[in-house]
Amino acid sequence: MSSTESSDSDQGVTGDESTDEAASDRQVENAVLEVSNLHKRFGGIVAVDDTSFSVERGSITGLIGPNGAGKSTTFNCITGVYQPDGGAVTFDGDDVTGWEPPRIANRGLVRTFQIAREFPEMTVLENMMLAPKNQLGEHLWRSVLPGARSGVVEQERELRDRAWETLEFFEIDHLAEEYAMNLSGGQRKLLDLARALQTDPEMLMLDEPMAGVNPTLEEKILDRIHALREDGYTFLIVEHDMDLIMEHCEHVIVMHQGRVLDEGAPEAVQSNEQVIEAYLGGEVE
Ligand SMILES: Nc1ncnc2c1ncn2[C@@H]1O[C@H](COP(=O)(O)OP(=O)(O)OP(=O)(O)O)[C@@H](O)[C@H]1O
Repeated sequence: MSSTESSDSDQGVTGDESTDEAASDRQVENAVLEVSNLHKRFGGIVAVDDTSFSVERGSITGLIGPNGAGKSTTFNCITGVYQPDGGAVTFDGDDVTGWEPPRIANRGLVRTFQIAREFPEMTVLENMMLAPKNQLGEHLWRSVLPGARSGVVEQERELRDRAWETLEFFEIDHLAEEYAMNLSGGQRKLLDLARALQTDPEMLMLDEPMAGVNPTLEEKILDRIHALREDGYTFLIVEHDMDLIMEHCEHVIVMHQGRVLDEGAPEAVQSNEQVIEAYLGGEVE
């Protein structure tokens, strides 16, 4: 089956051009994230080559591809870690191309990392308390001006309540007073997700959320992702475990050599010969 056929079976890809052109022509009525002609090179290496795709609001979308396909670079360009050399990223109607990572996170597009980035020498609860945006924080003037600290105290109480609620949601509240460095790999991933949620995101981009996670915790993480999706959150997930992506994502984007090779429903993408070849290391015609 050609890539065009597989894409057509999903959502309205038109024309007989395969790969990038077909992928970028996909019409997504309710896109929350739009990546248009994204380009990023490192010296002579073109890591992301004129890549375009959209992520539908409220979906769980998977981004897959063999090693070196350009997935992480794409993630980094979207979230402001790298400045793209060309193209545009639109999030929820705003052109966020080139924004600094904190600004993008404040806008509601939050990512987690392949290796969780919690503060190891702080407790789980302290890590949670640091995550939210727009905190009033402690300032010397707040302690001398009458009533100035009351807002801080009130906000701190709200943050703490919210942190507990989120820890309960991820079933790691029993670890609240544990130092983050003592958590298992899977528990760290849960904390990472919990921290991301503390920032009030609209969309979460997860970089290999299941790497190093045991099957029991994997099930819990997936269960929480689906529950959050039911609540209206959007997910874009990079994951090496193809079976997992195919089972849990409704839309899958496949990158190869910096480009979108195919995208569509999991069943269609899975049976695309070009995708199979790319994974087996063959040249894609
Ligand atoms: N900081 C960098 N400097 C130079 N080259 C880079 C850099 N980051 C990525 N690359 C190159 O860009 C290409 C795409 O890499 P990228 O990490 O985005 O792929 P990936 O699909 O995430 O791969 P993997 O699944 O192995 O993590 C590769 O050829 C890689 O060597």
